[in-house]
Amino acid sequence: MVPNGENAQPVRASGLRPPSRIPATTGLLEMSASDNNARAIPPPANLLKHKGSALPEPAAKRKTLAERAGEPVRTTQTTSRVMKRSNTTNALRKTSGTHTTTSTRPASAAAHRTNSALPRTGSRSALAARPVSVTHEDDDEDSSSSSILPNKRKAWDTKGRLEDMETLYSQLKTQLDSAATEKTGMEEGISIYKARISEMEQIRLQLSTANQTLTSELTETKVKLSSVNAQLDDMKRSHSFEIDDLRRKNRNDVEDAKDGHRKELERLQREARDELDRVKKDAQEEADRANKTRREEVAEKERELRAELEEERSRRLREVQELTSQFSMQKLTADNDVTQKDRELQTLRSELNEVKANLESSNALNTNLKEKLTEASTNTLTLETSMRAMKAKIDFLESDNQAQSQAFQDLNQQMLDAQAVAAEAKEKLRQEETLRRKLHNQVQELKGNIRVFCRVRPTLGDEETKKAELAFPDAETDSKEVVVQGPDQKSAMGTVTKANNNFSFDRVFGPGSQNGEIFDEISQLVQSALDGYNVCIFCYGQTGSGKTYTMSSPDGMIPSAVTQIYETAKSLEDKGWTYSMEGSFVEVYNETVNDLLGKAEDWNNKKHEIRQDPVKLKTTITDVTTVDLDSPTRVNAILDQANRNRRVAATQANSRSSRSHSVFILRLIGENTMTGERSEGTLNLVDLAGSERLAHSQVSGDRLKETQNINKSLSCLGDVISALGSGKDAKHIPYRNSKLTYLLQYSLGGNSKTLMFVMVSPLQAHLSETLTSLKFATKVHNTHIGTAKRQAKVKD
Ligand SMILES: Nc1ncnc2c1ncn2[C@@H]1O[C@H](COP(=O)(O)OP(=O)(O)OP(=O)(O)O)[C@@H](O)[C@H]1O
Repeated sequence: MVPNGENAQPVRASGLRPPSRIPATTGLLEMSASDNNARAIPPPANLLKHKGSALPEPAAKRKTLAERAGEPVRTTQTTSRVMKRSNTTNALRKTSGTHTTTSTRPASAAAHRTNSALPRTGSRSALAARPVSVTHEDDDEDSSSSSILPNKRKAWDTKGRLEDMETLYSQLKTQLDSAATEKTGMEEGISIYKARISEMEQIRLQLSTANQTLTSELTETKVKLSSVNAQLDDMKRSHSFEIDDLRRKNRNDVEDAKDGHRKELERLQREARDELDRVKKDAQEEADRANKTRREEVAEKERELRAELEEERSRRLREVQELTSQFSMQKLTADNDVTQKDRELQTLRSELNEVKANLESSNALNTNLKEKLTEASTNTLTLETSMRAMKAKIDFLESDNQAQSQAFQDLNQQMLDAQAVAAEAKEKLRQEETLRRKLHNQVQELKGNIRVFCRVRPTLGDEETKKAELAFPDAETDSKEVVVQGPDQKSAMGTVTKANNNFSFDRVFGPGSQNGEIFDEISQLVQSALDGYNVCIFCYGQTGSGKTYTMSSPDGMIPSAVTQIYETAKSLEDKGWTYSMEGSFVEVYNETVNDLLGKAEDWNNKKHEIRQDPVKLKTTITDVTTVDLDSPTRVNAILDQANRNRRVAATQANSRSSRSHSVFILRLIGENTMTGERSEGTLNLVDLAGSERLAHSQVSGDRLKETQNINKSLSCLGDVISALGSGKDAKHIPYRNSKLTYLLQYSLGGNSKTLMFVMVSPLQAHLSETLTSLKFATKVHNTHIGTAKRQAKVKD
C-alpha cells in the first residue's frame, strides 16, 4: 500500500522517510515482540572484538535485496514482518506523541554505531526497525496474518479471489516500499560514512600537519644538537690542545730541570774528582816524605845495631877461648882418672868369671845326681809292679779253672736279657705312639671336624673411646660366648632400645688374649697334620680385625706351627719317624694364583694352575716355589719374602693383604723306618681378604673387579661349607666355583680338619660388619662335616 498523506512524517535530520503505518490493532503486540527481540539481539561478534577501535566497522555481510526477493515465501514473510514491526513501532510512537528523529536508520548502521565514534542518537529506534530473526511468536503472528486470506475460495467466487489478489498485490507493494526505504537508509548511511571519512581525513591532515611540525621541530632540535656536539667537540679539541701544550711545557720544564741537574751533577763530580786527585797527590807526597824519613832512621838504627853486634861477638869469642883452655885442663885430669878405673874394672871382671865357672861345675854335678836318683826310684817301682804281677799270676794259676768260665757265661746272659728288655720297651713305645695318634684323632673328631674360634682384637691407640659394647659372659669358665650390643632400634612408640646379640663358638678369645694362648688351642690340629691329616686353618673377618696379626706376626700361627712341627718331628725320631717339610706360600688375587715366594715382577707372566689328584687326594700348583723347611728359623725368611712381594704388588689405595687371600701350604711327609709306616699331611694356613661387603655401585674399574672377586670367593667358601654340612656327595660340592675353594678342595670337607677364626674389630664403627661376620661364623659353626681320614699307609 502506498503511504498516504496522513502517514507522512516530518523530515528528520537524517533525511529518511518514516515507514508507512500499519493498522494500530496489531501494532501493540508487534511492538512488544520486536522491541524485546531488538534488545535481546547481541551485537555481532566482530563488533565485540573491535570494541576499542575508534573507526567505523564495515557492515555485517547480509543478503542483498535481490537475493532476498529470490528467496521462497518464508523470506518474504520475514521481510513483511519487519516492515510491519517498523510500522507498528512508528504508529505506537505517534500515538504516544513521541517524535523520534532517527527511527528508520538501517539496522546494520545502527548496530555498528554501538562501537563507532559517531553520535549515538535514536539507537533504540534503529534497533526497533532492524529485521529480526524468526521466533515462535512470529510464527503465531504469521498464521494470524495469513488468516487475512480466506483459505478456500469457491471457484466461482471471482470477486473474492480478486480481493485476494489485491491483498497480495498490496502486500508486495508494501514490501517494495520497504525495500526502497531500506535502500534510502543505506544511502543515508553511506553519506554518513562519507562525512565521517572526510572528518577523519581532516583529522589525518591535522595529524600530518602536527607530524610535520614535530618533524621540523625534531630536525631543528637535531641541528641544535649537532651544533652543540660540534661545540662540544671544539671544546674538547681545544681542551686537549691545552692539555698537550701543558704536557709539552711540563716535559720541557722537566727536561730543562733534568739538564740543569745533570750539569750541576757533572760539575760537582768533576770538582769532587779534582779534589780527590789533589788530596791523593798530597797524601802521596806526604807518604813519600814520611817513607824517606823512616828509611833514613832505619838505616841509622841498622848501623848502630851492627856496631853493637860486632862488639858483642868479639867479647863472646874471648870468653869461649878462656873456657876452651879451662876445659882442656880438666879433660886431661879426667882421662887420667878413667885409665885408672879401667884397670880396676878388668881386675874385677876376671874375678867374676872365675866365680861363675865354679858355680856351673857345681850345678852340673847336682843335675847328674838328681837324674841318677830318679832312675833309681823308677827301677824300684818297676821292680815292685812286676813283682806284684808275678804274685797275681801265681795266685790265678793257683785258683779254680771252672768257676772262671761260669762267671763269663753269666755276664753274657745278663747282656742278652738287657737287649730283650730294650726291644720290648721299644715295641711298647711304638705301640703307644700309634695309640696316641689314634686317641688324638678320636679327640679331634669328637671336637668336630670344623671348629670355629672367635677372636676380638684389643683397641689400639686412641680407639678406646670408639669401642662397641662387647661382653664375654663366660670368660672365667668355658670362654665360648660373646655378646654384642646391636645398634639403636626405634620402636613404634619412639623408644630407643639396643638388642643384645648372643653368639657362641668353640672358643672365644677376648681382647686380652695372646697369640701363644691361641696357638696352644690349635697345636693339636698341627699335630694332626703331622699325623697325616689335611688341616685347614683360616682367618675370616673385615679389614683391620687382626687376621694377619694372628697368622703371620712373629709369634703368630704360621711361625708357631712350623716350630712345633720341627720340635715334634725331632722328638719322633726316637720312635722311628723321620719327617720332611716343604712349604709354599701363594696368594689368590682376582681369581689368579700368584707365587709369594717367587718374584713379584713375574706375576703377570707366570700362570700357575691348580691340579688335583683324586687318588692321592692331593693338590699341587704348577711352577710354584717350594722351600724345604729344614730349620724353624727358615719360616721367618719365607714370611719376609712374601711380605716384600706383597708390598711390590700393593697399590696406593690397596694394601694387598686386605684385597687378596694368602695361603701358606705346609706339606709334611713322615716315614717310620721301624714300622714301615708313611704319612702325608697338609697344613693350610689361610689369611682371607677383608670380608667387608663393598657395594658394587661405590667402586669402578680395577677396584670393582677386586670387590667382585673377593665377594665371589668368600660366598663360594660359604657355599662349600654349607654343601659339606648338608652331607652332599663330594662330586656335588661346588669347589670349582672359585680358585680359593678349588685350591683347598682336599683340605676342606670330609677328608680334613678345618678351623675357622672369625676375627672381630672392637670398634663401634665396624659394628655392622662385626655382626655380619659373627652370623656367618655361626652358620659355619652349626655345620657338621663328616669324619676325617688319615693319609697314611704302610710302606710296601
Ligand atoms: N690381638 C692383637 N693385639 C695387638 N694388636 C693387634 C691385634 N690384632 C690386630 N692388631 C693390630 O691391628 C692392626 C690391624 O691388624 P691386621 O693387619 O692383622 O688386620 P687384618 O685383618 O689382617 O687386616 P687386612 O685385611 O687389611 O690384612 C695391626 O696394626 C695389628 O698390629
